Amino acid sequence: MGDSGPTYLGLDLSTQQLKAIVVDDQLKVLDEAYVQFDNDLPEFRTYGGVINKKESASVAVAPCLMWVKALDMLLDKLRVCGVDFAKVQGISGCAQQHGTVYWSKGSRELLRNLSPDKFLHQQLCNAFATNYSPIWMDSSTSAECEILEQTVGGPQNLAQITGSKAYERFSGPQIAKIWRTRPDAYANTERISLISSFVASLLVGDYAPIDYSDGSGMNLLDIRTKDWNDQLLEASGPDLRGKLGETVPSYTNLASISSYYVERFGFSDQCRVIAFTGDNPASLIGMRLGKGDLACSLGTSDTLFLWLDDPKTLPEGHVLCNPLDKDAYMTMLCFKNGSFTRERIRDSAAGGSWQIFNELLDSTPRGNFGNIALYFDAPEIIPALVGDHRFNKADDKISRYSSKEVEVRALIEGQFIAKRAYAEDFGFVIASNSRIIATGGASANKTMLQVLADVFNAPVYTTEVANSAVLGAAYLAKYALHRDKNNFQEITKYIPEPQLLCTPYSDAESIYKPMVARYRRIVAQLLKQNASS
Ligand SMILES: O=C(CO)[C@@H](O)[C@H](O)CF
Repeated sequence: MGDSGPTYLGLDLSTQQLKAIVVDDQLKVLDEAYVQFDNDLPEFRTYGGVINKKESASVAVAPCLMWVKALDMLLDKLRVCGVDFAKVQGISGCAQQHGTVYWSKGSRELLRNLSPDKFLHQQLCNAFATNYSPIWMDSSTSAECEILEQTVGGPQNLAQITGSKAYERFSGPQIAKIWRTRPDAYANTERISLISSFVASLLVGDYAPIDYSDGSGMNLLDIRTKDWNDQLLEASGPDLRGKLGETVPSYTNLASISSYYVERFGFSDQCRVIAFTGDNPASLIGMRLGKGDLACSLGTSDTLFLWLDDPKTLPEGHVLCNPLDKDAYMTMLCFKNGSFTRERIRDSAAGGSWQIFNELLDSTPRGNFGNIALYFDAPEIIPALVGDHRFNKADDKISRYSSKEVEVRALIEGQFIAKRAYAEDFGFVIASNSRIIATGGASANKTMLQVLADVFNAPVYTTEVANSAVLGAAYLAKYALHRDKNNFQEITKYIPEPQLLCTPYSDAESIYKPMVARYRRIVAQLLKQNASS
């Protein structure tokens, strides 16, 4: 269909920015726009889209009104790009997972009666019981995690029910902390959204439901029944079921877009809003992950995920409901120290230049002369460690490396060796048909991806655009509207296959298989030292 055909809009509210992508009926990218929170909304004084509270490094929040303002700005940017909103047939989206938004009493009426003559943020400035939403980088809820695990008889049982043992960043512990520390705000809360369903609510002009996939990242949802677990709700806050509302499959066709967007931006009143989901489930969609593939998202946080037909209980990592098939699942492993850490070493070793960083990386041999290191700016999720830990070829812990080249390679090899160790723990087997599909900002760096291919001893592919989350959101919009006639493969058949970018060197397995074993020994030793200190 020429340029008169229907289009689909995908949104991604990530940590650092709000992104939009417009695709045509064959899912070809027509337009993209971004609102960078730090640069475009400096009045909110975020760093990387985040505010780390002074009193504690482990508290991480973001101003929800910043996200509201960003939506108006983003749609204005798309309009300036010449996007004809009247052709948008469906909108879906995704967002950073686990963060929670607390709508104050009466806000549903505000959403239902948005005036097209004013900005969203002018009308919603009093819509939130707390103006700062806890986000996934917060790790201040260890006490609440302990309570949730005790409620159901321990971490293994919690993982069996909800897909994960308790994690500080998960929404259940975060909601419980608000209830404990801000009882007034909790009492004044009419609805709690995830950040994904919060954005969908802005577009629908009413409270949008939480989807199964993003809801799996809360330590509250039973991933088999898809319903809230009442024991866990009671342990997280009174009347929580009423505040959370019902859950829906990620491909649910929610409603027509609010008249606010019809009158202010020219959307058709037939434009449908689809449920929003988490950024990682959306990436699984955007990469059209097949069974046997391993997806590696290299962004603010690094994330690995796989498609699963049946749920498993994992000691580490997460099992989520699958966004494309309500009876399937996906596994996910998150590493908090992703691009911020890579940028720190780029700044200290390569003067802030990726070109120099890559030259340094290319100038050292695979295996880095036996050096191996772990770098954690923030408390890492897996393993639960923080700080820099450098080791020489004799496994002696040292405070610094003599050369910048060694430091750069130690960072990248260390991050990828850790990923291989945990991917193998949750069942990934490197076979002849294995593919590593890389996405996220750093997947544009071929020098880094060569190390990824070597460490995993598997070919690395990349998808059409660096950020598959926002692409997956756009695919979800079309899939949701046409799934009754076509399956996902049919709907996405026009999309080019992921491109092969790097293949491993023949000596890679002989170098990195032993380094994975060394990594496990080093981490066990560091965790043991932590436990005894
Ligand atoms: O915490 C995470 C997933 O569990 C991260 O990938 C966030 O979704 C990043 F926004």
